[in-house]
Amino acid sequence: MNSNIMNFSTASSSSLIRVFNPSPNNNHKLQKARSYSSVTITHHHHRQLSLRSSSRSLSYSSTIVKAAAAAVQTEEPLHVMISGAPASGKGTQCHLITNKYGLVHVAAGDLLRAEIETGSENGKRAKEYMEKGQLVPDEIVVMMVRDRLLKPDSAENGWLLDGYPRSLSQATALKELGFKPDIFILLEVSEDILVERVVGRRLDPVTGKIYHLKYSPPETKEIADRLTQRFDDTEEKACPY
Ligand SMILES: Nc1ncnc2c1ncn2[C@@H]1O[C@H](COP(=O)(O)OP(=O)(O)O)[C@@H](O)[C@H]1O
Repeated sequence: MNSNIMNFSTASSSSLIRVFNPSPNNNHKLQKARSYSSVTITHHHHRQLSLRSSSRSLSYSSTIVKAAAAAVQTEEPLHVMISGAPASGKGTQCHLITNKYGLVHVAAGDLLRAEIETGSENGKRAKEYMEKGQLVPDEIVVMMVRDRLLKPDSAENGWLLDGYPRSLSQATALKELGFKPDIFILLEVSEDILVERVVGRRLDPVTGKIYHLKYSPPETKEIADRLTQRFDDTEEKACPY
């Protein structure tokens, strides 16, 4: 496994890492039950490496981090894009990757919500689309993301861009503005697992901790009794089409 990654590290240009059913480091039950034990790294020259884990206990998080480290062995700040369906584990992976590499987490949805808070014209327009669950037009989103990536913290430390691009035109626009990721991470989780994760997910409103009724149950009855479900954690959200 490591030797495959090291071979791959000799390639210097950008890469796509597809991770199947990523699981948080500490969720062994979920991992054992769900892992496909497969990570595919696709180099952009169409050279493809399939990394298979012999050990089921291998953590996908560390796989991503190792692959990222190996793919970009340079002193330059790391630029990463990540994409994944709701409940694909994106939040967990973003947290691990930004902590490990000191990257600035730039989430398009967060930028838009912050813009709405300012009460600006762009924010008002964006809100109309977001309330309908539609993509906000490129002329608002592209410049917002560009401005954020140009800020000193992300320019100096590198960035993890989350929720962008969501269309070919967004990808092209950012590329034309001179922003190119070193790595694009795509978290792929099968539909039945997404549905199971979303439907069993619960929130502790007191601590903010997320539980899963089957895979990560609450520690005490007191916590169990106060758990709530997010209004949009439904089967439709996991698989809208
Ligand atoms: N890259 C983007 N382009 C256009 N609209 C976006 C983009 N990212 C987020 N949005 C808008 O913000 C909303 C919330 O996005 P986000 O916070 O990523 O949550 P979700 O995962 O529920 O889509 C989206 O439904 C969409 O309206």
